[in-house]
Amino acid sequence: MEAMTIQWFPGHMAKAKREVQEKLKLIDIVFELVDARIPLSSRNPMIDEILANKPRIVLLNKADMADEAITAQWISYFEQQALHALAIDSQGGKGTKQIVAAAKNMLKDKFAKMAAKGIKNPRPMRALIVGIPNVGKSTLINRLAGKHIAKTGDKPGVTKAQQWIKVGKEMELLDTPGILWPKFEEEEVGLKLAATGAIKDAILNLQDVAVYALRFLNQHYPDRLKERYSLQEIPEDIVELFDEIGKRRGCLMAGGAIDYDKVAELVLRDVRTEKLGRLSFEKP
Ligand SMILES: Nc1nc2c(ncn2[C@@H]2O[C@H](COP(=O)(O)OP(=O)(O)OP(=O)(O)O)[C@@H](O)[C@H]2O)c(=O)[nH]1
Repeated sequence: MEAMTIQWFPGHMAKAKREVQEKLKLIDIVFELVDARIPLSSRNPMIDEILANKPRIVLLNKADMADEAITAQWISYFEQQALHALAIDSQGGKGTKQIVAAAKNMLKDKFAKMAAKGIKNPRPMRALIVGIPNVGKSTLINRLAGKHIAKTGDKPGVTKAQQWIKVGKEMELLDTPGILWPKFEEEEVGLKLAATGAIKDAILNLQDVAVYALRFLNQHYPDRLKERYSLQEIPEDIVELFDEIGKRRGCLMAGGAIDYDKVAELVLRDVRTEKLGRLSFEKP
């Protein structure tokens, strides 16, 4: 929904962790949602500890906005760490159909054991989506629920009312995802979260984020930068680059001086709306 508005104090983090761990008791499998453009920066730093040994699939969401070749590298990266990973676009739906099948495959031993014990009609698999704010948890829940957003009602014996959403016949999803905090320690992580729109513009200085984005583009996608802003050459000096973009796009203050905040806004809007193409800000 709205980019990161939650204030993460130690008490809130402990509470978020506790809430996710409570939910873990109810489910068979976790879908860890990350942003395909920044798969590491958009992960919760304590995720392994929080999820412990719960079966898990990493879902690289917003893959429609990420560089496809780099996303493929990330899938291998996670697989090497014995984590099954899928690239998905929750908004458009691409890749989301594979989720149930992947979960079923991961849980086949558990359900085979249940069948061996004589349970004829095994219950549906139960799943939980977790991820940092704005990563697409609600969008994925709606996507998986499809038209059948029929809730299955409370389960007896569960203290807090938990609603389950049916995903076909074989899976049920907790309707409230687990919201976890992002990494705060490294400045670059914050800049990446801001550049992709995961955290509110008010939190970091807009010009700092735009400087980061422009330097990144200059280094990794210089041709797109030139093309988008009709630049013959990319000035080495970042202020000059702001000036060039500002002049070409009419980001001027009264009197004609360059309006750097406007340039920053324009660049970030372009980055976040794919005007500069599909961008991956991290490589494995
Ligand atoms: N392009 C693209 N946009 C997506 C995708 N998934 C979600 N979005 C967009 O990302 C934004 C955040 O999505 P939400 O589903 O609200 O994210 P959330 O994780 O539930 O957010 P919180 O409620 O803050 O925890 C929305 O503008 C979505 O439309 C995706 O796969 N591709």
